[in-house]
Amino acid sequence: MSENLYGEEHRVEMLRLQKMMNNMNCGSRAVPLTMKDFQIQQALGKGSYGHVYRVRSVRDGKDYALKQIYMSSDKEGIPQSVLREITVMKHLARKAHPNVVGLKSVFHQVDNIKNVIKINMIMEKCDWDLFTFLRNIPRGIPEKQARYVSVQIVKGLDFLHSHNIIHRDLKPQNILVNRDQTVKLADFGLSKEYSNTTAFTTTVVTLWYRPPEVLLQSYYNSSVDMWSVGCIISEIYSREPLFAGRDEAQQLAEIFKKMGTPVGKEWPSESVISKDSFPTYPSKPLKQHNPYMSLDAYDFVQQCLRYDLGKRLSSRAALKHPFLNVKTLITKPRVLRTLNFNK
Ligand SMILES: Nc1ncnc2c1ncn2[C@@H]1O[C@H](COP(=O)(O)OP(=O)(O)OP(=O)(O)O)[C@@H](O)[C@H]1O
Ligand SMILES: [Mg+2]
Repeated sequence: MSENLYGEEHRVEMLRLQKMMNNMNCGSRAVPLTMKDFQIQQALGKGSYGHVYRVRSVRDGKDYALKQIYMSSDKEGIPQSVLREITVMKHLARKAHPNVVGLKSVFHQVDNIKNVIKINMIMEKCDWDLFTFLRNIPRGIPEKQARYVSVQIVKGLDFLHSHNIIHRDLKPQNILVNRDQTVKLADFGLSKEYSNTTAFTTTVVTLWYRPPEVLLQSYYNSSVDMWSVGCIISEIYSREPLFAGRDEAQQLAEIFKKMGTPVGKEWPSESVISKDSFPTYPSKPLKQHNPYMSLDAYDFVQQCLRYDLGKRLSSRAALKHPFLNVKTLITKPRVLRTLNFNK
């Protein structure tokens, strides 16, 4: 399917989308939902294609998050990333997981005068995203809480990976946190179903959380998400990004300066960029870049940040690492009642 759809191809695509969404009232088999069933309360966030709002259902009085995606129905066609997000969420909605944001319904509105199609996704509403949370908590995160948040991120990811889905855009803004400290992965806009034998070459992960194999335009697999997890867990402790490059070359330089320039086979063989383009930096202990982590956390993050994809921790193996050992997480950390900040 092409990125932009015109004429007959566009019409067929619209019918396909319509059919898909008419069938998409997750959980409830009753009368399909429309915008009349919701009152918009407050803006929660702005995405690449639309907006996210807190809405109240007039049917059950509960609050939900509404993600509205606007698309021109004649000029631009339907962006592939939007179709992908709906398909993935629809697939996952049937197999709810506590650490993946739930989807209640998807429906659309067509404005034939403005030639606009609006896709409405009704999701469970969370209190904050991890980016907002980390920048608003008054001091560093306690060890128990850091582990509790981290284990949920990895559990959500392991669920996605076990369903052959790579998230590919894991970052604090796409991880949602609730007052009771439950954590949910959101925004599958760039995720894609994959098979274990397939490798992709499209560059999609947000820069700071992007692994070297993607920046070097080499093959990658689900371990792309575990690199992002390593960066995010470091940020949970320090409340600042571990590698914050302004562009791709600078992002690679930031990684190599801290983790050492890849040696030998660590440099991806398919990479179009030569190793000689970068100085040879020695690897330094993570502690020098982030002094706030526990010993277990250092070891865990170090294993997420391996250049060799085969040696990088998988989501399944990560759950067995002492950092995420369930025995240390039996007591649920205190509920964040006192925190009161908006986005
Ligand atoms: N279910 C939700 N509950 C609370 N807030 C949410 C929810 N979903 C999204 N948000 C907020 O809205 C923001 C944007 O949502 P989302 O990431 O889904 O949009 P997006 O178009 O994919 O953005 P981008 O592509 O730029 O990452 C999130 O970072 C978060 O702050
Ligand atoms: Mg997002």
